[in-house]
Amino acid sequence: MGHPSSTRTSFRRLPLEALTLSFLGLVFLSLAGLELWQGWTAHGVAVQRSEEATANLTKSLAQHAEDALSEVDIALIGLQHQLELQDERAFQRESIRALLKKYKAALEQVEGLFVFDQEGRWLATSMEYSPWKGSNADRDYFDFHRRNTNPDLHIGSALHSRTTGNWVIPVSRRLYRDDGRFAGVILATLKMDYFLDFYKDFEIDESGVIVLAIPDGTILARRPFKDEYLVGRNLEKSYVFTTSLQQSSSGIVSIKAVIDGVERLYGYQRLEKYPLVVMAALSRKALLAGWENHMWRSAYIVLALSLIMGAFGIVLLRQIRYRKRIEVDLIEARNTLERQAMSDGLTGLANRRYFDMALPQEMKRAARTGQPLGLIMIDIDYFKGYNDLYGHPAGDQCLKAVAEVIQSALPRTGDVAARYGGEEMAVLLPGCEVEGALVVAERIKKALDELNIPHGNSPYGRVTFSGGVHACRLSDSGMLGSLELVELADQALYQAKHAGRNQIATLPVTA
Ligand SMILES: Nc1nc2c(ncn2[C@@H]2O[C@H](COP(=O)(O)OP(=O)(O)OP(=O)(O)O)[C@@H](O)[C@H]2O)c(=O)[nH]1
Repeated sequence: MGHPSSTRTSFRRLPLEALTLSFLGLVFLSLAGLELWQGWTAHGVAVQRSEEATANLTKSLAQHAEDALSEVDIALIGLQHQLELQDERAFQRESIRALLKKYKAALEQVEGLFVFDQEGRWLATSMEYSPWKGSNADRDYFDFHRRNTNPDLHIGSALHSRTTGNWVIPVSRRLYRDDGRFAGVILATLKMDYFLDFYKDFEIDESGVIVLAIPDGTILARRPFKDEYLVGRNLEKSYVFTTSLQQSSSGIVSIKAVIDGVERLYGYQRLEKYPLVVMAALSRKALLAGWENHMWRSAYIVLALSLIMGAFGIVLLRQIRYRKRIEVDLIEARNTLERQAMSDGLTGLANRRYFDMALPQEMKRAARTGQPLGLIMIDIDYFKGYNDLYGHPAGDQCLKAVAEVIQSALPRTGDVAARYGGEEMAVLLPGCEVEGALVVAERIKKALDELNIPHGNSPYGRVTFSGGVHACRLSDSGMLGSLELVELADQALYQAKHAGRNQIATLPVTA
């Protein structure tokens, strides 16, 4: 008696755990993948925005420097013209001085305006006090103009003003005599604070840098500012000066600074009209800080989601395992119940219910396969007498012993032994002709004889049985009904009883 449905169920459950794990893994991978993809895209956008911000800042710095220089240059050109018109011997000091003062008052970026003769002596100044009696011939800008006939505006290195002590940027032009010889210098000193104040207004990070320099790399102004940046510090070896500015007059490049070793995004621009370079450098770290914060935030969210999912997954897997265990228990219980419902409580053989179900199934199978189906009906002889003599419990034991004998005489798995009712048993033998069924019946009889269970109320002195054997085939049955098969086997059994019991009978073969 088999229950084929019980093994199939375990296969159905296995993939559920694997599926759950795969699903959770997939969700986790999707989240992580999405996060990476989003991070990568956002990084690209952040870099692009940083570059745009740096480029805009650089443009604005360049415009500011150019405007500041342009205004001063216009004043210097006007002065230069005025001075060159004047006779050297009739130098109108007061009128020039008044002019210098007017220019200074009009130009916020100017600290002072000066006129020097060919020896560097002060001829006029916008300052309130009388001209200094010394000479400025030692200044680099003076030396430059004395040596060079170049008429362009000259921008010199930042220096401490002799009059105010402040840091200033000297901007000068050469004065010419009629014959073109050197006549002196007009100088405007630009307040470094004018630039530093402007640079202060930009919202850049702590390690961000703004630089105003001349093309040889000399720094004129820098944010953040320290005196030492202007003394002995030169950017000539920095990548922007050695390479970038050689390739284009403006652009963006990401490099490590010479001065402090911090990696920055550099926007640089050489001014069109004046020998000046502006640079705005924003640290990469600060530029990408927003992106980085965003990434950390979403990484935490993904991590939290993954943890929640992991916890949920563990609970889910536990539930699945728990339910699986319950189902296995239920299946086992059901199988036991099924077995109990289908087996006889006393003998352990299949019961009548099972037999009634199995018989038509076997009949159908026999009809389908063309195989014969044998049936043995077994009835213990004088069993009432046995009960009367030995008692009912002993009768039960006797029934159990007979059942064991029957069961052990059936080595084929397809054979079904059932308690048909009371002391009557039935044995279904799929694939068995009458001859084969007779052999089996005789084997059972022999085994019971050998067991030799005493029976005082039987003429044979031991427990015996009578057997009726019949078999059917589709060909000869012409589709015999299951009841008819039992009936025919029963008739044979009746004959055996009638003929004196303790024997096996078959019905005579009808042509
Ligand atoms: N101990 C016990 N006896 C049972 C059981 N089922 C049926 N019987 C008895 O089996 C006996 C059957 O008696 P009968 O039908 O007269 O048949 P018999 O005495 O075997 O006589 P024959 O079959 O003609 O040889 C009855 O006394 C039933 O009570 C059972 O489960 N246990």
